[in-house]
Amino acid sequence: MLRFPEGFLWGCATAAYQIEGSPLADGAGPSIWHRFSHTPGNVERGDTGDVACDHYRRWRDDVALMRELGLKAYRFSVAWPRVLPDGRGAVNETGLAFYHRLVDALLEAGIVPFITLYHWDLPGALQDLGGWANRDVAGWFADYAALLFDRLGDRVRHWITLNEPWCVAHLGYIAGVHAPGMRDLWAGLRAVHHLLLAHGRAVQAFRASNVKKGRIGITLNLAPQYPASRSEADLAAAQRADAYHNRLVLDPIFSGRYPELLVRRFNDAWPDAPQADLETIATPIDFLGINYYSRGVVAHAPGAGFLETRSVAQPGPHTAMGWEIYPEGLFELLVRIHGEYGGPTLYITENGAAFDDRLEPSGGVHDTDRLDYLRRHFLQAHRAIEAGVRLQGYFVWSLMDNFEWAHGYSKRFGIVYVDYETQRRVIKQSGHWYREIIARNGLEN
Ligand SMILES: N#[N+]C[C@@H]1[C@@H](O)[C@H](O)[C@@H](O)[C@@H]2O[C@H]12
Repeated sequence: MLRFPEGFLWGCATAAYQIEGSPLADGAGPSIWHRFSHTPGNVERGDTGDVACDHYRRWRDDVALMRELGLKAYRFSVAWPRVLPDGRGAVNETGLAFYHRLVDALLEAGIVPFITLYHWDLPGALQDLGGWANRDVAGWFADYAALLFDRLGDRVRHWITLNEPWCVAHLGYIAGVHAPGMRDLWAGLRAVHHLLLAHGRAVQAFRASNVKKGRIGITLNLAPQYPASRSEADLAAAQRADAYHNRLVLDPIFSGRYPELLVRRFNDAWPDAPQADLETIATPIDFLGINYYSRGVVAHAPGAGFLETRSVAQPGPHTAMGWEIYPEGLFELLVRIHGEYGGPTLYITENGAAFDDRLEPSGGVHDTDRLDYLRRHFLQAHRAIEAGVRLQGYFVWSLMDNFEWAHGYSKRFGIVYVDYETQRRVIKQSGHWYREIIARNGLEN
């Protein structure tokens, strides 16, 4: 039996727009994902977050489900436009009351709440002012964060400023496949800088707040990048991919500077980054959240986009997202972060997989592929802890099947199955297995 450290926080993660539904209820304002999903052609099958998992109304039963699973912690996000419908200014007390109730219910169930301040649902009113491409957003975000620290900080000790700033900027402003659906490298690079600046401003607001014994961090999607061959060209391509996918956010947060390789490569498109900004971005944090799903394998591709790299498909196996299942990448990533970025306290804030789950006539969901995926990644996490990595918790993505962004409801990541017709929840085989892992705080190797 491989045991995890005493007090290891086993949990699940979700995000507001993906599970809550009722996006405009009780005075909430529209987010950029409400607008994006309601724009034809953006989301598979025209799916939207209008109902999702109806968590805004079913939250009490969902907390009971978390208690049944024996979760030690639960990571969720606050919908900024539910609390500040215009993104700034007047507070929507009814919207805020939803999160008060949820936090109280989690604490009553003995579940540690981890709040993500921003999980992609920017108030539409702020997008109308340029969104993350407008430098003023850093101040608006810091004010929003300060409001939540003040209102929920007496009961919530663990805070995450941003979820995956790289995805927000790259997918939303450069690739255009996520909200707000822009394809503008200049805006995208400024969005990266303003996201990180907003993170730093929020950390400073946290330090100035009255949150007692609180801890704050950020969640980054990180994927180790491997060369497709040992050729000099592919090795250099992997370095470029690592700089863009990983070091673009890691280096400013931990070292107060952007990778020189990128500054040179993007040349005139690179945003101004005054030293004062970089110092704010590097305001010390208490932990780093890592979202790990898979790795990248890249080759040199002359003239292919701004990185001149191409992804090289691997034999697999793969998840329903087409992502290679590569558990060793988690170990390699954790040990690298530990060694290169000062041995920070780490949480896996997301790890999980989509598979084509079926609700059997018997009423069960035998998702043995997801169970095996999780088991192999838990083993790598344990291996990293044995190697000295200060990993203190693991949040499975996700608690329940939910709105998978541009894929709509076609991809199921949950350890709990959601029948969207009836909103019935069914704990999958992986969920029953995870409950045992949590109870024993370990697994068989
Ligand atoms: N795709 N995918 C699954 C999962 C997504 O559902 C989360 O919202 C993101 O934080 C991260 O991308 C990971």
